[in-house]
Amino acid sequence: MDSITLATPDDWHLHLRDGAAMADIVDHSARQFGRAVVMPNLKPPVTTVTAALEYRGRILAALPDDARFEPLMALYLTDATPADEVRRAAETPEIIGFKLYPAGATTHSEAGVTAIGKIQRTLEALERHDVPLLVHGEVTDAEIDIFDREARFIESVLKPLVRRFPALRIVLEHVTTKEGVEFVQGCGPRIGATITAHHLLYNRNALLAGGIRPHHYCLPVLKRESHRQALVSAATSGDAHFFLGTDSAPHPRPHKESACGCAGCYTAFTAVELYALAFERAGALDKLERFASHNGADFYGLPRNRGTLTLHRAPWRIPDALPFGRDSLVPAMAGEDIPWRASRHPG
Ligand SMILES: NC(=O)N[C@@H](CC(=O)O)C(=O)O
Ligand SMILES: [Zn+2]
Ligand SMILES: [Zn+2]
Repeated sequence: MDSITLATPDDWHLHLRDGAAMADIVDHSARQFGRAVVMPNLKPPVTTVTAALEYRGRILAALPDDARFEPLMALYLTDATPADEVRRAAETPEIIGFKLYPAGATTHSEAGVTAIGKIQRTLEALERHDVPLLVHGEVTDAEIDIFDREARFIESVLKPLVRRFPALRIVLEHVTTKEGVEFVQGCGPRIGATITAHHLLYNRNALLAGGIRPHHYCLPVLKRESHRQALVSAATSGDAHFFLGTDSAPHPRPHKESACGCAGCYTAFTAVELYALAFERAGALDKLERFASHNGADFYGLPRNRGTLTLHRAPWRIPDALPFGRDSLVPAMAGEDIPWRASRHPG
Protein backbone atom coordinates (compact mmCIF):
# COMPACT_ATOMS: atom_id res chain seq x y z
CA MET A 1 0.00 0.00 0.00
CA ASP A 2 1.44 3.36 -0.99
CA SER A 3 -1.03 5.62 0.71
CA ILE A 4 -3.85 5.42 3.18
CA THR A 5 -6.44 8.08 3.97
CA LEU A 6 -8.17 8.40 7.34
CA ALA A 7 -10.84 10.69 8.71
CA THR A 8 -8.89 13.43 10.54
CA PRO A 9 -7.57 11.84 13.75
CA ASP A 10 -7.61 13.28 17.29
CA ASP A 11 -5.02 13.09 20.04
CA TRP A 12 -6.82 12.22 23.29
CA HIS A 13 -3.76 12.82 25.51
CA LEU A 14 -1.28 15.64 24.85
CA HIS A 15 1.10 17.87 26.81
CA LEU A 16 1.62 21.28 25.23
CA ARG A 17 3.33 23.16 28.10
CA ASP A 18 3.02 26.96 27.95
CA GLY A 19 4.68 30.18 26.79
CA ALA A 20 7.39 30.29 24.13
CA ALA A 21 8.01 26.54 24.34
CA MET A 22 4.34 25.80 23.64
CA ALA A 23 4.33 28.23 20.74
CA ASP A 24 7.22 26.29 19.15
CA ILE A 25 5.42 22.92 19.21
CA VAL A 26 1.65 23.38 19.12
CA ASP A 27 1.52 23.46 15.33
CA HIS A 28 3.09 19.97 15.18
CA SER A 29 -0.14 18.65 16.67
CA ALA A 30 -2.42 20.99 14.72
CA ARG A 31 -0.90 19.77 11.43
CA GLN A 32 -2.07 16.21 12.15
CA PHE A 33 -5.01 16.30 14.54
CA GLY A 34 -8.43 17.92 14.57
CA ARG A 35 -8.66 17.98 18.36
CA ALA A 36 -6.45 17.19 21.32
CA VAL A 37 -7.02 16.70 25.02
CA VAL A 38 -4.57 19.12 26.60
CA MET A 39 -3.23 17.93 29.92
CA PRO A 40 -3.23 20.34 32.88
CA ASN A 41 0.08 19.53 34.59
CA LEU A 42 1.55 23.01 34.25
CA LYS A 43 3.23 24.83 37.10
CA PRO A 44 1.00 25.88 38.78
CA PRO A 45 -1.50 23.20 37.69
CA VAL A 46 -4.65 24.11 35.78
CA THR A 47 -7.27 23.42 38.45
CA THR A 48 -10.15 25.70 37.47
CA VAL A 49 -12.37 26.28 34.46
CA THR A 50 -11.23 29.90 34.39
CA ALA A 51 -7.54 28.98 34.28
CA ALA A 52 -8.20 26.32 31.63
CA LEU A 53 -10.05 28.75 29.36
CA GLU A 54 -7.19 31.24 29.70
CA TYR A 55 -4.68 28.52 28.85
CA ARG A 56 -6.84 27.51 25.88
CA GLY A 57 -6.80 31.12 24.69
CA ARG A 58 -2.98 31.14 24.77
CA ILE A 59 -2.89 27.90 22.76
CA LEU A 60 -5.24 29.27 20.10
CA ALA A 61 -3.28 32.53 19.93
CA ALA A 62 -0.06 30.59 19.27
CA LEU A 63 -1.53 28.75 16.28
CA PRO A 64 -1.27 29.91 12.66
CA ASP A 65 -4.40 31.81 11.55
CA ASP A 66 -5.56 29.05 9.23
CA ALA A 67 -5.12 26.24 11.78
CA ARG A 68 -8.18 24.07 12.40
CA PHE A 69 -7.42 22.61 15.77
CA GLU A 70 -9.63 22.38 18.81
CA PRO A 71 -7.97 22.08 22.23
CA LEU A 72 -10.14 20.17 24.71
CA MET A 73 -9.02 21.07 28.19
CA ALA A 74 -8.54 18.69 31.12
CA LEU A 75 -8.62 20.07 34.66
CA TYR A 76 -6.19 18.95 37.34
CA LEU A 77 -7.88 17.19 40.24
CA THR A 78 -6.58 17.93 43.73
CA ASP A 79 -7.61 16.82 47.22
CA ALA A 80 -9.46 20.14 47.43
CA THR A 81 -11.34 20.32 44.10
CA PRO A 82 -14.81 21.68 45.00
CA ALA A 83 -17.90 19.90 43.67
CA ASP A 84 -18.91 23.28 42.25
CA GLU A 85 -15.90 23.25 39.90
CA VAL A 86 -17.19 19.94 38.52
CA ARG A 87 -20.55 21.55 37.81
CA ARG A 88 -18.84 24.48 36.07
CA ALA A 89 -16.76 22.04 34.00
CA ALA A 90 -19.91 20.13 33.01
CA GLU A 91 -21.41 23.38 31.72
CA THR A 92 -18.32 24.32 29.69
CA PRO A 93 -17.99 22.48 26.37
CA GLU A 94 -14.28 23.39 26.07
CA ILE A 95 -13.58 21.26 29.18
CA ILE A 96 -13.39 17.53 28.48
CA GLY A 97 -12.81 16.10 31.96
CA PHE A 98 -10.74 15.98 35.13
CA LYS A 99 -7.30 14.40 35.29
CA LEU A 100 -6.33 12.33 38.30
CA TYR A 101 -2.61 12.37 39.03
CA PRO A 102 -1.74 10.32 42.10
CA ALA A 103 0.56 12.75 43.97
CA GLY A 104 4.17 11.97 43.08
CA ALA A 105 3.38 9.59 40.19
CA THR A 106 4.80 11.67 37.33
CA THR A 107 5.95 15.05 36.00
CA HIS A 108 4.34 17.94 37.93
CA SER A 109 2.05 15.68 39.95
CA GLU A 110 3.03 17.08 43.36
CA ALA A 111 -0.31 18.87 43.68
CA GLY A 112 -2.21 15.71 42.73
CA VAL A 113 -4.47 13.48 44.78
CA THR A 114 -2.81 12.05 47.92
CA ALA A 115 -5.46 9.37 48.59
CA ILE A 116 -8.50 8.37 46.57
CA GLY A 117 -10.54 8.37 49.78
CA LYS A 118 -10.10 12.14 49.98
CA ILE A 119 -11.94 12.85 46.72
CA GLN A 120 -15.07 10.74 47.09
CA ARG A 121 -17.34 13.80 46.98
CA THR A 122 -15.65 15.04 43.81
CA LEU A 123 -15.97 11.61 42.21
CA GLU A 124 -19.68 11.56 43.09
CA ALA A 125 -20.02 14.95 41.39
CA LEU A 126 -18.16 13.71 38.28
CA GLU A 127 -20.47 10.73 38.06
CA ARG A 128 -23.59 12.85 38.63
CA HIS A 129 -22.63 15.43 35.99
CA ASP A 130 -21.26 12.77 33.60
CA VAL A 131 -17.83 14.43 33.43
CA PRO A 132 -15.11 11.92 32.46
CA LEU A 133 -12.26 11.08 34.83
CA LEU A 134 -8.89 10.72 33.09
CA VAL A 135 -6.43 8.67 35.10
CA HIS A 136 -2.68 8.35 35.34
CA GLY A 137 -2.91 4.76 36.57
CA GLU A 138 0.11 4.08 38.74
CA VAL A 139 0.46 3.63 42.50
CA THR A 140 3.16 5.75 44.08
CA ASP A 141 4.29 3.67 47.08
CA ALA A 142 8.07 3.78 47.13
CA GLU A 143 8.30 0.07 47.96
CA ILE A 144 6.37 -1.04 44.84
CA ASP A 145 8.56 -1.93 41.88
CA ILE A 146 8.19 0.71 39.16
CA PHE A 147 7.38 -1.96 36.53
CA ASP A 148 4.45 -3.17 38.70
CA ARG A 149 2.90 0.19 39.53
CA GLU A 150 0.22 0.15 36.84
CA ALA A 151 -0.91 -3.41 37.57
CA ARG A 152 -1.07 -2.60 41.29
CA PHE A 153 -3.09 0.55 40.60
CA ILE A 154 -5.65 -1.47 38.66
CA GLU A 155 -6.14 -3.90 41.54
CA SER A 156 -6.02 -1.49 44.44
CA VAL A 157 -7.55 1.69 43.02
CA LEU A 158 -9.23 1.29 39.62
CA LYS A 159 -11.29 -1.86 40.23
CA PRO A 160 -12.79 -0.53 43.49
CA LEU A 161 -13.39 2.85 41.78
CA VAL A 162 -15.33 1.28 38.91
CA ARG A 163 -17.40 -0.79 41.38
CA ARG A 164 -18.20 2.21 43.55
CA PHE A 165 -19.03 4.60 40.67
CA PRO A 166 -20.52 2.37 37.95
CA ALA A 167 -21.81 5.27 35.85
CA LEU A 168 -18.54 7.26 35.93
CA ARG A 169 -16.77 7.49 32.57
CA ILE A 170 -13.07 6.72 33.06
CA VAL A 171 -10.09 6.72 30.70
CA LEU A 172 -7.08 4.67 31.79
CA GLU A 173 -4.53 6.98 30.19
CA HIS A 174 -1.43 5.62 28.47
CA VAL A 175 -2.13 1.99 29.34
CA THR A 176 1.15 0.04 29.24
CA THR A 177 0.43 -3.48 30.52
CA LYS A 178 -1.37 -6.69 29.64
CA GLU A 179 -3.19 -6.35 32.97
CA GLY A 180 -4.42 -2.90 31.99
CA VAL A 181 -5.57 -4.06 28.55
CA GLU A 182 -7.42 -7.06 29.99
CA PHE A 183 -9.11 -4.98 32.63
CA VAL A 184 -10.40 -2.45 30.08
CA GLN A 185 -11.52 -5.18 27.66
CA GLY A 186 -13.67 -6.64 30.43
CA CYS A 187 -15.39 -3.33 31.18
CA GLY A 188 -18.46 -1.77 29.58
CA PRO A 189 -18.38 1.18 27.18
CA ARG A 190 -17.94 3.76 29.97
CA ILE A 191 -14.31 2.71 30.45
CA GLY A 192 -11.71 3.44 27.77
CA ALA A 193 -7.95 3.63 27.42
CA THR A 194 -5.46 5.63 25.41
CA ILE A 195 -2.34 3.98 23.98
CA THR A 196 0.82 5.88 23.03
CA ALA A 197 2.84 5.31 19.87
CA HIS A 198 6.03 4.76 21.84
CA HIS A 199 4.49 1.99 23.95
CA LEU A 200 3.37 0.30 20.70
CA LEU A 201 6.82 0.59 19.13
CA TYR A 202 9.23 -0.01 22.00
CA ASN A 203 9.78 -2.30 24.94
CA ARG A 204 12.11 -1.63 27.86
CA ASN A 205 15.17 -2.81 25.97
CA ALA A 206 14.91 0.43 23.98
CA LEU A 207 15.48 2.25 27.25
CA LEU A 208 18.16 0.11 28.84
CA ALA A 209 19.94 -2.27 26.43
CA GLY A 210 23.29 -1.17 25.00
CA GLY A 211 23.30 2.09 26.96
CA ILE A 212 20.72 4.17 28.80
CA ARG A 213 18.56 6.16 26.40
CA PRO A 214 16.93 9.01 28.24
CA HIS A 215 14.71 10.00 25.32
CA HIS A 216 12.92 6.67 25.75
CA TYR A 217 12.26 7.36 29.43
CA CYS A 218 8.62 8.13 30.15
CA LEU A 219 5.99 7.26 32.70
CA PRO A 220 4.53 4.73 32.92
CA VAL A 221 7.94 3.32 32.04
CA LEU A 222 8.31 1.06 28.96
CA LYS A 223 7.52 -2.55 29.85
CA ARG A 224 8.71 -5.95 28.66
CA GLU A 225 7.91 -7.27 25.15
CA SER A 226 4.87 -9.35 26.16
CA HIS A 227 3.15 -6.18 27.36
CA ARG A 228 3.99 -4.32 24.16
CA GLN A 229 2.43 -7.18 22.20
CA ALA A 230 -0.74 -6.96 24.31
CA LEU A 231 -0.96 -3.24 23.54
CA VAL A 232 -0.48 -3.82 19.81
CA SER A 233 -3.22 -6.48 19.82
CA ALA A 234 -5.60 -4.15 21.64
CA ALA A 235 -4.92 -1.14 19.43
CA THR A 236 -5.17 -3.08 16.18
CA SER A 237 -8.20 -5.17 17.19
CA GLY A 238 -10.72 -2.46 16.37
CA ASP A 239 -12.06 -2.74 19.97
CA ALA A 240 -13.84 0.55 20.70
CA HIS A 241 -12.35 0.76 24.21
CA PHE A 242 -8.95 1.77 22.82
CA PHE A 243 -7.99 5.03 21.15
CA LEU A 244 -5.07 7.23 20.19
CA GLY A 245 -3.42 9.36 22.87
CA THR A 246 0.18 10.25 22.17
CA ASP A 247 1.12 11.41 25.68
CA SER A 248 3.62 13.49 23.75
CA ALA A 249 5.47 15.17 26.61
CA PRO A 250 8.23 17.59 25.59
CA HIS A 251 11.10 18.42 27.93
CA PRO A 252 14.11 20.64 27.13
CA ARG A 253 17.04 18.54 25.96
CA PRO A 254 19.23 19.29 29.04
CA HIS A 255 16.43 18.07 31.33
CA LYS A 256 16.33 14.74 29.48
CA GLU A 257 20.08 14.24 29.02
CA SER A 258 20.85 14.53 32.70
CA ALA A 259 21.96 12.49 35.70
CA CYS A 260 18.30 12.65 36.75
CA GLY A 261 16.33 12.94 33.53
CA CYS A 262 12.68 13.95 33.25
CA ALA A 263 9.99 11.49 32.11
CA GLY A 264 8.35 12.11 28.75
CA CYS A 265 8.77 11.26 25.05
CA TYR A 266 8.18 13.87 22.36
CA THR A 267 6.18 12.08 19.68
CA ALA A 268 3.84 14.82 18.41
CA PHE A 269 6.16 15.86 15.58
CA THR A 270 5.50 12.59 13.73
CA ALA A 271 2.63 11.19 15.76
CA VAL A 272 0.42 9.59 13.13
CA GLU A 273 3.46 8.35 11.19
CA LEU A 274 4.67 6.53 14.32
CA TYR A 275 1.28 4.89 14.83
CA ALA A 276 1.19 3.94 11.13
CA LEU A 277 4.57 2.25 11.53
CA ALA A 278 3.30 0.24 14.51
CA PHE A 279 0.07 -0.74 12.74
CA GLU A 280 1.90 -1.63 9.54
CA ARG A 281 4.30 -3.90 11.42
CA ALA A 282 1.24 -5.66 12.86
CA GLY A 283 -0.30 -5.99 9.38
CA ALA A 284 -3.25 -3.89 10.53
CA LEU A 285 -3.11 -0.55 8.70
CA ASP A 286 -6.79 -1.07 7.88
CA LYS A 287 -7.57 -0.75 11.62
CA LEU A 288 -5.71 2.54 12.09
CA GLU A 289 -8.69 4.77 11.31
CA ARG A 290 -10.90 3.30 14.02
CA PHE A 291 -8.19 3.69 16.62
CA ALA A 292 -7.02 7.13 15.52
CA SER A 293 -10.21 8.79 14.26
CA HIS A 294 -13.34 7.00 15.47
CA ASN A 295 -13.08 5.30 18.87
CA GLY A 296 -12.07 8.32 20.94
CA ALA A 297 -14.76 10.62 19.54
CA ASP A 298 -17.35 7.89 20.07
CA PHE A 299 -16.22 7.33 23.67
CA TYR A 300 -16.51 11.04 24.49
CA GLY A 301 -19.81 11.37 22.65
CA LEU A 302 -18.36 13.93 20.22
CA PRO A 303 -18.86 13.97 16.45
CA ARG A 304 -16.17 12.34 14.34
CA ASN A 305 -14.07 14.88 12.44
CA ARG A 306 -14.74 16.02 8.93
CA GLY A 307 -11.68 16.27 6.72
CA THR A 308 -9.00 13.68 6.16
CA LEU A 309 -5.37 12.90 6.75
CA THR A 310 -3.40 10.97 4.14
CA LEU A 311 -0.30 8.94 4.89
CA HIS A 312 1.99 8.54 1.88
CA ARG A 313 4.78 6.04 1.72
CA ALA A 314 7.55 8.60 1.30
CA PRO A 315 10.46 7.92 3.65
CA TRP A 316 12.01 10.98 5.25
CA ARG A 317 14.54 11.71 7.97
CA ILE A 318 13.36 13.00 11.34
CA PRO A 319 15.50 15.94 12.50
CA ASP A 320 18.01 15.52 15.35
CA ALA A 321 16.42 18.34 17.32
CA LEU A 322 13.69 20.96 17.16
CA PRO A 323 13.45 24.47 18.66
CA PHE A 324 11.77 24.56 22.07
CA GLY A 325 11.66 28.01 23.64
CA ARG A 326 15.19 28.87 24.79
CA ASP A 327 16.25 25.24 24.44
CA SER A 328 15.94 22.40 22.00
CA LEU A 329 13.88 19.26 21.97
CA VAL A 330 14.76 15.78 20.74
CA PRO A 331 11.83 14.14 18.91
CA ALA A 332 11.09 10.42 18.89
CA MET A 333 13.23 8.59 16.27
CA ALA A 334 15.48 11.64 15.93
CA GLY A 335 17.92 11.18 13.04
CA GLU A 336 16.13 8.03 11.82
CA ASP A 337 14.12 7.50 8.65
CA ILE A 338 10.38 6.99 8.93
CA PRO A 339 8.52 5.36 6.02
CA TRP A 340 5.29 7.38 6.19
CA ARG A 341 4.55 11.04 5.70
CA ALA A 342 1.24 12.54 6.83
CA SER A 343 -0.61 15.41 5.21
CA ARG A 344 -3.90 16.78 6.47
CA HIS A 345 -6.82 18.07 4.41
CA PRO A 346 -9.21 19.93 6.69
CA GLY A 347 -12.78 19.39 5.56
N1 LIG B 1 4.31 10.70 30.39
C1 LIG B 1 5.37 11.28 30.90
O1 LIG B 1 6.40 10.60 31.01
N2 LIG B 1 5.39 12.57 31.28
C2 LIG B 1 4.28 13.49 31.28
C3 LIG B 1 3.33 13.29 32.42
C4 LIG B 1 2.45 12.07 32.31
O2 LIG B 1 1.63 11.95 31.40
O3 LIG B 1 2.51 11.17 33.17
C5 LIG B 1 4.82 14.91 31.32
O4 LIG B 1 4.04 15.85 31.51
O5 LIG B 1 6.03 15.09 31.11
ZN1 LIG C 1 0.55 10.34 32.94
ZN1 LIG D 1 0.67 12.50 29.90
